[in-house]
Amino acid sequence: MTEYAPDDGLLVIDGLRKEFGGLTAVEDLSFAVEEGEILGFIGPNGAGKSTTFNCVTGVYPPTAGTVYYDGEDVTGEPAYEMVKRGLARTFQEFRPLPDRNVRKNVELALVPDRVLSLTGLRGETRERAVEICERVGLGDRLEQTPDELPHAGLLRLELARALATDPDLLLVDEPFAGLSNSEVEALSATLEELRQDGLTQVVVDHNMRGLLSLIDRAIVIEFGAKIAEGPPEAIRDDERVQEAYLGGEDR
Ligand SMILES: Nc1ncnc2c1ncn2[C@@H]1O[C@H](COP(=O)(O)OP(=O)(O)OP(=O)(O)O)[C@@H](O)[C@H]1O
Repeated sequence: MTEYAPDDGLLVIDGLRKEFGGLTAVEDLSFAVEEGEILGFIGPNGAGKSTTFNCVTGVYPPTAGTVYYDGEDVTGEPAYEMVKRGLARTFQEFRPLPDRNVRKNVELALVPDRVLSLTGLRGETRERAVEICERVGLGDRLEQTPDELPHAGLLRLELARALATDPDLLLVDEPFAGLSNSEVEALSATLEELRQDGLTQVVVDHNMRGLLSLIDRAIVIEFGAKIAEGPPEAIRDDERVQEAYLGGEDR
């Protein structure tokens, strides 16, 4: 059943279904990401969050359903096409190049055809990498190698790498895992600044720690289906959400 029109949001997911053999990981999931918002995409472990975004970012073709980006049907488009269209994501398990410094790691993530066509302008590539590092709070760590960064710094480097593709929409995967409360606050402030600069964001997480003060709205899924959608306070008080997390003391 069609619930959304192609231009109901920057990203629109309509009737998405993904099966792996006999297992249905995502079932008839529909939602829209509005331009300029920070949307929380929340669900317990195994709820289907990664599968949803793997279907959106071109890792897997969906079994059924439609994905629209910027008004166009992009269902099943490969990952590099989605990046070209302006969709980027961070990965929880990322591996920066260990023998390159922070600036170089970001330089190497800059859109390749742009870098190649600007070989005469290497200074510009460097400048752009430095600018991105500054945006994510790594301006004073440009010459450090990844192993010299604290965990929170590595997360910021992953954010910088994703920003290097110049996205309009960024999917941020569990950004607060392993961070202290003050680091969560500092990273939230960075994400909020990026939003002020026009970057729409979907923050994916299995718990709500740190999210409620950052997000405008949340979608909560369980067993591959949407169980709640709304502003953070309503989500927190929603009975189905509380049931889904029953016993989950990490809410
Ligand atoms: N490539 C795959 N092949 C088979 N089953 C898969 C595959 N990827 C995910 N699944 C299954 O699909 C379901 C949803 O998993 P998914 O990783 O999307 O959940 P999640 O919400 O991202 O969980 P987490 O918070 O633990 O990352 C799970 O039952 C998982 O075992």
